[in-house]
Amino acid sequence: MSAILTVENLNKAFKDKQVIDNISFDVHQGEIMAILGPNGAGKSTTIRNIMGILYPDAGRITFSNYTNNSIPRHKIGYLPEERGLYKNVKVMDILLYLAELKDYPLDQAKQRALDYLKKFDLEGKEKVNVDELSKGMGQKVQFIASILHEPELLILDEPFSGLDPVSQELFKQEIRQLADNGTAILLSSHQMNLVEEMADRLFLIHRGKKVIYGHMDEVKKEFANFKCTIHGTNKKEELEQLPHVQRVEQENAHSIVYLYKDIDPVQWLKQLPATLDVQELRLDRISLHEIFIDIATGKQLMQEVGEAYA
Ligand SMILES: Nc1ncnc2c1ncn2[C@@H]1O[C@H](COP(=O)(O)OP(=O)(O)OP(=O)(O)O)[C@@H](O)[C@H]1O
Repeated sequence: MSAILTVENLNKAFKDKQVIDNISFDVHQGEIMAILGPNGAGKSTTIRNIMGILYPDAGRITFSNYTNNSIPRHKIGYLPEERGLYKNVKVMDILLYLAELKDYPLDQAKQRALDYLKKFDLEGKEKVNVDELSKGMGQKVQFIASILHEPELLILDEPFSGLDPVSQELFKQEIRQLADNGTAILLSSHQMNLVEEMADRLFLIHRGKKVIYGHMDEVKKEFANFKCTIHGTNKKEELEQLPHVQRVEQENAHSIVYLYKDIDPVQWLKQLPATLDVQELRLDRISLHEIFIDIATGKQLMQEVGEAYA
């Protein structure tokens, strides 16, 4: 699929603080590309540069055949991190006004607005003032506003924050369906577990730098090492001496032994010493969520990820 948005060597500093450090990625037609990272990693700053709200210090942002001097706004949908629509105005009026700004035909916009309001459990709310809506309802209306004009590229900055689980599911389904119908989607989030099932590719950013960039399946294969959870009274140092152990986390009689990549799990289990106190034992792969936490808290795994993607 062709790239709708290309970001090349983007750099941005605020005063002397480098907030975005030479990052490059693209977003293809029909895919969900997730930009993930802990709070303050630089996700919103990246998006604001793409949207022309901020200007890059260096780098290039290209939309299909356009240059960054002329952002094709009518082809882009944008849900900013800051929520809030004009207050004293009715739901349908604001939706139609925003569609009109994008040169979208009004009849079509009205029909699509009614369909989407129904889909998002807001049927009959079209004449309600925006400031009478709950926070979640307002977020749904803002999401509808971002997709009403059938954008080619949809940029969603933390779309799930503040939503209840049912609404999160609705958003997830709708976002997936839009991608399946050909929309290019750039989705920013710090909620790895939510994004893990839905993104096709991901860009993991930390302190403004690329940490991981690739297809979700490949990233999982590359980084989802094994960990062994043992319930029993064992000395941390003894567990650390076992072969292929990257690190050990221990709390009372509960130990998690993180293993290096490419171990044979059966062979590893066979060589465990008989002196080990095992009341319960489990071997499973670490999740992307854990990789994310490791990176955010600066644990050792960060080095491994950095080496693999250097
Ligand atoms: N206008 C600004 N002036 C100065 N520093 C800023 C400005 N905007 C952002 N920053 C800084 O840039 C860094 C990245 O912020 P950004 O909002 O892009 O992070 P984020 O990944 O979107 O985080 P979050 O998940 O918390 O929204 C932070 O250290 C932030 O303090």
